[in-house]
Amino acid sequence: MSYTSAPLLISAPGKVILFGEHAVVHGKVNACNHTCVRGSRLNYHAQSATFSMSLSVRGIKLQRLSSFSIQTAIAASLGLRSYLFLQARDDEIIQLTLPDVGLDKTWSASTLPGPLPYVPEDPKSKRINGDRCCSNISWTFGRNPFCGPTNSYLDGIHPLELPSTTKSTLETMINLPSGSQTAGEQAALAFLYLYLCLYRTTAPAGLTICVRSMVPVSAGLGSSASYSVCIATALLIHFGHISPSIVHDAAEGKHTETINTWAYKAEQVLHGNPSGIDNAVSTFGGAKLYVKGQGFTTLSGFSSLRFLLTNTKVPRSTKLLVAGVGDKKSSYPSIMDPILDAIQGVSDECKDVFQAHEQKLVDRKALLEKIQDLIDLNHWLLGAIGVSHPSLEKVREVTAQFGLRTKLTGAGGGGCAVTLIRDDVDPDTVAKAITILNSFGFDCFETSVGGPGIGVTSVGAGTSSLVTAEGMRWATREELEAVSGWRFF
Ligand SMILES: Nc1ncnc2c1ncn2[C@@H]1O[C@H](COP(=O)(O)OP(=O)(O)OP(=O)(O)O)[C@@H](O)[C@H]1O
Ligand SMILES: C[C@@](O)(CCO)CC(=O)[O-]
Repeated sequence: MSYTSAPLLISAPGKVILFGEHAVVHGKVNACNHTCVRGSRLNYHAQSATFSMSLSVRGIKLQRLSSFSIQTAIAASLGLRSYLFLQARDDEIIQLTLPDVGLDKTWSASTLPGPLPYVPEDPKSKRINGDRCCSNISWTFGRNPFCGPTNSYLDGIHPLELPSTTKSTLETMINLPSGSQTAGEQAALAFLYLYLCLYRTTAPAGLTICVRSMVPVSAGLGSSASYSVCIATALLIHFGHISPSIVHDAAEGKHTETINTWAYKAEQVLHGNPSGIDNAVSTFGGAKLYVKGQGFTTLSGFSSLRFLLTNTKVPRSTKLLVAGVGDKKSSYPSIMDPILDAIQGVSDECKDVFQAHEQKLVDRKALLEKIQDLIDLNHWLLGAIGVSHPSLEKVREVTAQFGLRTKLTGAGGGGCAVTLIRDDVDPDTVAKAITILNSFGFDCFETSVGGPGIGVTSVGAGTSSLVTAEGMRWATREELEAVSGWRFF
């Protein structure tokens, strides 16, 4: 039986990070926030946004145990989206077409390694070593227990820690030369990983998927997250973990958490060590304050801001940039930690000024002036941790000539910069800045933020050119953006 007899279109937005990128990856939330060792005391230092714990026995202070820093990022969904076409097949062919990253592959489901096995809730079996996890379970493709979203195998285990046999089979299937994966190969690996996790015999093994993205790839605008959210949603629906009735049924909105969890797994394949902010914003939409491991809260007011986004088109890899910052943090903690804490200071100031504005303690002009200052401060701090690039400094220089403030957004190292357009900036000024930025080969677009997250619609009249995967491959941006009938969660 097919859970998706009619083709579906799924879409998810990119994101723009205003403050806190990179720092958010390294934030730690105190797991024993409220339940500390008996006789211990937990203090929160608002100034430094750190927690420290001291242990007293009979009134004598013994020891400061640890310090935990919270790192908040502030981000919002973008108007640009990725779009996925999904159709179940009668045969066992898995067809994955990803025109934006030059990948067009088919596999026979019967050549895949078995689905990732269910591992019982035994802490000893929750080893990071995947081989150990599977050692005493025999399984064959199509006859395993269901590996559902609550599968303990997946909790706390990084997807790249797959059983070595599974991993090498997947790598052979995608023709992965070790160490040098192309964008398409990475995307295929993330897809096959989710396929193996979500596979269920009650749905057809075969499917056709084509993903198109209006989010520039590898530019800091969350293309990988919007791709991950789309493939997670498609496979959850295809294998019946989520009913395709979400196309019509508002009650199915509860599935966004599940989608977000699986999108994060795909992001881990693509990024190594993501904070989870990109997939959260792409899944849920809107404007968010996000703390790794804690989730997010809504930041009202952010969506009313206007931005100019400039894509320097300098290629870079989020995975490498995040790993580079991690290495520096390990080598020079006494230098890096204060910088990351200062970035938290920027996010705190941003949150406070929005709150003050909401309570009418600060007018809009003062709000925007403060945001401008914070943009400069955050960019300098990101420069200090080594993720700026001459192209990004050029964007700052050009926009500064017009009194505008700019910072890098996302992972940096090239990619995109975000410029705040204050209410008093006239369109002519923006147009002049864009002309100069274009002369350096940069792409610019004005955008609003904070729109909806994941959306699903069935393919039918009104989307005629997209009824096939082939149609999807060639659909224009206008055609994709004109698709109607979306149900957003
Ligand atoms: N439309 C797409 N089709 C297939 N794969 C995609 C698509 N968009 C992104 N990807 C995958 O995501 C990777 C890009 O991720 P990367 O994190 O470098 O950039 P980003 O997500 O655009 O930027 P950032 O993480 O800084 O916001 C690509 O190499 C590819 O594997
Ligand atoms: C650089 C980073 O902070 C943002 C990438 O869009 C990485 C992450 O949070 O996963």
